[in-house]
Amino acid sequence: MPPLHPNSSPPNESASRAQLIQGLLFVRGSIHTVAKQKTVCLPTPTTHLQFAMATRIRPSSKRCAVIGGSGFLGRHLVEKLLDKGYTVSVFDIRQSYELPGVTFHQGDLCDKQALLTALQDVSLVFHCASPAPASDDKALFQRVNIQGTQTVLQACTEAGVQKVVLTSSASVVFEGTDIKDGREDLPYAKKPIDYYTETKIEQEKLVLKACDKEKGLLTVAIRPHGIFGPRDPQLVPILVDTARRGKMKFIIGDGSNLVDFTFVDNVVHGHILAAESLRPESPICGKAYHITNDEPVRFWDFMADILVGLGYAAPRYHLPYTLVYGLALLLWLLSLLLRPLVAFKPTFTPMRVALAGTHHFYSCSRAKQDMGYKPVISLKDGIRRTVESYPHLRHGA
Ligand SMILES: NC(=O)C1=CN([C@@H]2O[C@H](COP(=O)(O)OP(=O)(O)OC[C@H]3O[C@@H](n4cnc5c(N)ncnc54)[C@H](OP(=O)(O)O)[C@@H]3O)[C@@H](O)[C@H]2O)C=CC1
Ligand SMILES: CC(C)CCC[C@@H](C)[C@H]1CC[C@H]2C3=C(CC[C@]12C)[C@@]1(C)CCC(=O)C[C@@H]1CC3
Repeated sequence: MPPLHPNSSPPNESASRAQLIQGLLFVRGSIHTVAKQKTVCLPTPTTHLQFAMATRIRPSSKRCAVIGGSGFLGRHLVEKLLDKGYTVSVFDIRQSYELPGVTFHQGDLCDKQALLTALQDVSLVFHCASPAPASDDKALFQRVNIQGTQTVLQACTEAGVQKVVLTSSASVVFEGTDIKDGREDLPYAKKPIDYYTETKIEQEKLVLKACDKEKGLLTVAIRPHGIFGPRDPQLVPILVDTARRGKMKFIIGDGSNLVDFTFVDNVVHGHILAAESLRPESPICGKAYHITNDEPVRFWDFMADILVGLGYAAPRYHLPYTLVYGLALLLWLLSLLLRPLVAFKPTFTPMRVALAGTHHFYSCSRAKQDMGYKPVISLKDGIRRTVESYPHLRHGA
């Protein structure tokens, strides 16, 4: 439910606690309490009941910003935050929807002034903006994921933001070889497979390094893997497009490789748990956390479930992994060489082939232990909800 007074400036959590104590002590008259270097005037309660009511109708102390809030994950996160009584500022390069309780700020995250406007009176920032992984624009990835994240951190410091939750990616440790039950202490990929991964590594390092209890900025990174769900712009649409072009007949490798696909609600749950656990004394400060469905699945079974659910045939014929990977590499090089003359984007990029033909699943036991994480939606339910949400992508639609 959207908060009652979305535009008022709320006190922070400790100020709310102070209000409660003062209320219980029957303090009369106007109380002034300092919250985030601001003087907050409280109402004039006379009884416990009146005080309780007064505090209940006051705006929520949960005021946050979601950078990248127009995107797939960002919008799901915004919706959940609203449900939980947060007031949300969305900062994104585009505005894709309108919702009561959400203030939109359209801008580029490399623009500090624009960010500062969106971060006014915000104590918690979720940073989940990134160029699409399918892009091969190296300069864009460097500008947005590296320089842009530096700008976000500077703006957060200047605006007095206290907590930053970054959406990183489990791919930061993926080099194209098998990862089974990978933990967060795996080293970052030395030879990242693409520019997306390369810049997500730098981005995560920047955010975790910025965690500074003395300066009052706490940071944490969430590493989801293979997010899927309603409104996802890449996994299901790319899969269906490939199937419609008759190219989803083949299984790359023997088809036994296990991977993580994570339903978007679980990723959102992990983000909010992280934000709410992030306190100076918490073990999560400055650390990265895998957030998955905790149900590794065969890559090709998952693809088949989505395809069959939407009325397409499941892939059946096997192709050797090394052959397909070699071809994908060749095609990618060709696309680079021919770029000035013809623009073509191969469907089977080296990254996609690597993801389709290797094991890559991660342990989320650190998130379970440190923040009480547990997936809220099972893989089966996630797949059902996803399939139901794409009637327009059904075979024959
Ligand atoms: N989807 C997945 O499977 C996984 C995603 N992640 C991470 O999760 C996060 C969210 O991903 P997802 O929701 O899938 O991606 P989306 O592309 O749907 O969302 C990202 C949003 O950020 C916006 N954006 C891009 N550049 C800028 C910029 N310079 N300034 C402001 N906003 C910008 C995008 O706008 P526009 O669309 O116009 O570019 C988009 O609205 C990303 O950080 C991604 O790396 C991690 C693991 C897995
Ligand atoms: C053409 C087929 C071989 C594959 C079609 C499905 C793919 C588009 C998706 C399967 C695994 C997905 C995935 C990502 C994007 C979409 C897939 C490649 C990410 C690269 C998105 C960003 C990340 O941080 C990691 C993801 C891993 C899984």
